[in-house]
Amino acid sequence: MQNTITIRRPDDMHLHLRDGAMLAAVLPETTRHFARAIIMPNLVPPVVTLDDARAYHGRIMAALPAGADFQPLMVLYLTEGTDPVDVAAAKASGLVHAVKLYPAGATTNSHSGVRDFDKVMPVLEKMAEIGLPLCVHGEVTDPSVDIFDREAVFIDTVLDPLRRRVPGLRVVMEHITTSEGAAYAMAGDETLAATITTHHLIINRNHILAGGIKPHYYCLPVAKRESHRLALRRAATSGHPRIFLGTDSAPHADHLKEHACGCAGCFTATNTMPLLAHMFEEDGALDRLEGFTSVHGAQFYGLPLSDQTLTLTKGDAAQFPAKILSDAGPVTVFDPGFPVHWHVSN
Ligand SMILES: NC(=O)N[C@@H](CC(=O)O)C(=O)O
Repeated sequence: MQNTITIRRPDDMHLHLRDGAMLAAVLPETTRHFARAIIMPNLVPPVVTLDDARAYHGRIMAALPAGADFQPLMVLYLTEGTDPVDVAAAKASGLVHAVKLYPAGATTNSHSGVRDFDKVMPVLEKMAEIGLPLCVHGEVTDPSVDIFDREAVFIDTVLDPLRRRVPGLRVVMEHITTSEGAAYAMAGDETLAATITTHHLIINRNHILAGGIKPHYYCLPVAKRESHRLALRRAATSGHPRIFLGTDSAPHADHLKEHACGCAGCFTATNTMPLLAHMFEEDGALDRLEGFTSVHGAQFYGLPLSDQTLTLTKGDAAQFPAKILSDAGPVTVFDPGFPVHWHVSN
């Protein structure tokens, strides 16, 4: 039995760091284990322009814990007013690595997102030309579509037509949650990739709804039925070169989660790596963990692989903090609901 594994230092290709007090509290949870992260731009107001990204990058660098070696990979938030010239300058700056598409109304702070795709065609065409990836929140927002069907409907009615309309556009399907999402991503060509979160590999919709509502398991896209979770597990452990980790670690203060209209998001930065080692071991795929966490994402984004390492060892049951404290309030750390014996040892 394998009790230790050393992998290249991982990258988190979908991370919410927020700003201000929350940024200061959650950033060390990521920099402890990860070399780089794709930083989601859904702040209030959102990170829309290169200037916004530069300013946010500066705030992240200023909040880094002493001695941390961490590179934030900045992302622009696509609006109907986004300027293709600014997007090209953003790519040329070396600071910005993607543009994020939020269908307006799909999730936390998405109201500035896209309603009319015709308006963003010039930006998408420019991105295809310069090779800048589009990260996609893949859910339709039509209230008549059942929330559990919104990802599958998005693939058929928005994503696939969009990819045909803008050939060559590099697309990352963010936080896929369905067997349809996994199948579409895995059948795609080299322009298509997908991220999978830690929590969607662990929970299904029963975890949220059976035996009382568990707000800390509520996130978007919402976890689906068990067959979908198993499809995601197979995709993550398959070794597919364009399926990689994006934790979507999304901190919200507890009082906003435990609320009559609770915020969507699971906070997994703290324990993602031990949880992934647990799952990959369970699925007989420890040898594929490094690809998922540290290789495939970097390759898709055209980044050098990290030359640092992370070692995980198996031992006594790990004790994760139940909460991270911040001046914006406590944030509950994702509870997998089972004992985890893997620890990050360096
Ligand atoms: N995943 C979530 O449930 N929430 C994210 C937004 C997102 O990625 O959908 C957030 O910013 O809180």
